[in-house]
Parts: sequence; C-alpha cells; structure tokens
Amino acid sequence: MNLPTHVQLVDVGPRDGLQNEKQFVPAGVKIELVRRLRAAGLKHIEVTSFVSPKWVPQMADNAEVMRGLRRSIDDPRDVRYAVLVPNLQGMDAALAAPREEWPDDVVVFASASEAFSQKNINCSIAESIERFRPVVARALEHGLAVRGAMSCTVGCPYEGEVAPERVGMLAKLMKDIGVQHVGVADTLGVGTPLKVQRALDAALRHYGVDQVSGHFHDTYGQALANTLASLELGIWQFDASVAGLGGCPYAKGATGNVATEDMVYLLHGMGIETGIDLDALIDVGVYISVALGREPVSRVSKAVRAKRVG
Ligand SMILES: CC(C)(COP(=O)([O-])OP(=O)([O-])OC[C@H]1O[C@@H](n2cnc3c(N)ncnc32)[C@H](O)[C@@H]1OP(=O)([O-])[O-])[C@@H](O)C(=O)NCCC(=O)NCCSC(=O)C[C@@](C)(O)CC(=O)[O-]
Repeated sequence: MNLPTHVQLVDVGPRDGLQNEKQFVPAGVKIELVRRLRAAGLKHIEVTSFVSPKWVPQMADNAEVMRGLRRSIDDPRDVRYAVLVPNLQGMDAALAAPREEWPDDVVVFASASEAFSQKNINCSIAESIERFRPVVARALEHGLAVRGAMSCTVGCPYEGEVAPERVGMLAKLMKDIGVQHVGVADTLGVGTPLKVQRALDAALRHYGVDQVSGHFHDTYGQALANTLASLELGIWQFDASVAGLGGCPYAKGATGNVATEDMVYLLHGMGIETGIDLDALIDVGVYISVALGREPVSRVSKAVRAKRVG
C-alpha cells in the first residue's frame, strides 16, 4: 500500500467541538484551548464560526475569541486559523476586526442533502451556493484561503443514505464559485470504508488529491477505519477534534468528531508524521474536558492516562 508519509490534521475542537455545548464556555477557555493546541504542535485550528448567534449561541463570542488570538502582522503565520462563515454578514463581521485578528482560512459550509441544508442554514443547496459566491470572492480579495465543508456526504439524518453523485454535484458547485479545497464530511458518523471512498472519489472528480480532506464523526466507531480507507486513496488532510468533542446541533444523535488523540496514535503507529506531540495533546484534551466537567472521549487518552498512573 502506498500511503502518505505526512498527514495534516486540522483540530476543529474549538469550533465543531464546542458549538453544541449547552453550558456556556467562556471565551478565555476557548482561547486557552487554541493556545494549548498550538503548543502541542497543531498547525491548523478551526477556532470559531461567524454564524447567527440565534442559531448557535455558543459561537456568539467569535470576535472576542479572534481578539484573544490576535497575531502581529509580522507573525510568520506558521499556524493557520480557520473560521466558518455562512453568508456575507458573517464575512463582514470577520473582516471588521483589525488585520491581526483576521482568520487565515474561511470555511463555507453546504450539504449534499437538501433537508440538512434547510435545517442547518435555512436554505436550499442552490441558494447556499449563491450566498457563498460573494463570500468566496470577498475572502479571496482579502488574501484568505477558502475551504468548503460538505456535510452529509454519506448519510443524512432526514433523508437517509446519500448517493455519491450528490457529493460530486456539490463539489462541482463549490469548484465553480472558486472554493479552493473541499472537506468530505460524514456528519452522522454512519459511513463505512467503501461508502466513504465512494464519497471521496466523487469529490476527487472535481478537486485534486491535495485539495480534498476527510471529516469523520465517530458515532458508529468507524472513523479510524474511514481514515485508513481515505489514506489508501492518497488523502492526507483530515479534521479531528481534541478529546473527541462535539457534534452538530442539526444532526441529533451524532457524536463528536474522531478524537485527534486517536488519529495521532493511528498515524504515528503507521509511521506517518503529524508534527504533533501525543502526550502534550492528551493533556490538552484533559484541560478542555475538565473545563466541561467530563472525561475525554478518546480511547487513546484513556489508555495513556491509565498507564501514566501505573
Ligand atoms: C445561515 C443563517 C444565518 C441563516 O439564518 P436565517 O435566519 O435564514 O438568516 P437571516 O438572514 O434571515 O437572519 C436572521 C437573523 O440572524 C442574523 N444573522 C444572519 N447571519 C448572521 C451572521 N453571519 N452573523 C451574525 N448574525 C447573523 C441576522 O442579522 C438576523 O438577525 P435579526 O434581524 O433577527 O436580529 C443561519 O442558519 C446560521 O447561522 N446557521 C449556522 C448553523 C451552524 O453554524 N451549524 C453548525 C455548523 S455546520 C457543521 O457543524 C457541519 C460541519 C462543517 O462541521 C461538517 C459536518 O460534520 O457536516
């Protein structure tokens, strides 16, 4: 098997991981979480979203989080911060701050299923693309990179199984408006390796292998198997969430993303570099889990901490 030798992980914990938390998580905790992820070696972090606070109240402190993460203009930007943006209002809000508080990457997000699109962003897939068109143009004008998250590429909580053709259609729509990279998301965590490979193949018809990533929730415990199936296709970029935090407010029953700790253990065990210090990452997972009053979901974290105690 010809597998990539290096994998780039995007930790989406501060955004995807926390957006669904019922308890209010102070901006200071979110900022500290990002700082600790950086210190553990993460180079790509999804830090917040500029969505409507009526829809996702937990992300209402987006500007405060960006202010807390401000970097000087001369900062080499060795770490990239991504934010989700659903419309021009969100893009304007992200750009209203001084340059030092801008994100590096903007993520527009659409769904391969119509019903999920309506529930998540209150419009059809076609309408969402028209909303994103000026967002993409504005982001590119300002020198920001644009990624597209494609939800429900395998299954939808409202429509059931989703055909790969729908993923291909969405990837093409994203490509046509200038989105530079697409993430193939198994929002529900129902995918199994061959289904995930079909969804990825559909995206790969429109994007090169360096412009496609995987985003797997672990509801049915398949995320690591799906990662291996993706690596077999040459995919080398994945989202993951420290401590396995998260879930989408509009995908009831779906658990968090695959834990970053579990991904790092899998990858390092296969001789694939990530640049991440697993021990330090486990401590980050403990930090945020203590703040939330629960145990990290990661099995690797549990095993390593049990060994540490002796
Ligand atoms: C898209 C909308 C805004 C449409 O929502 P809408 O209600 O149709 O929008 P609207 O334009 O009619 O505006 C309604 C109100 O929201 C305000 N508003 C409008 N836009 C913004 C904004 N950007 N920032 C701040 N405020 C905003 C706007 O000003 C107005 O305020 P009012 O006049 O009533 O006081 C809404 O549905 C929304 O924000 N949805 C976000 C849902 C979300 O964040 N879901 C989770 C992220 S996706 C995800 O997790 C999946 C992913 C990416 O991880 C991959 C996967 O696993 O699938």
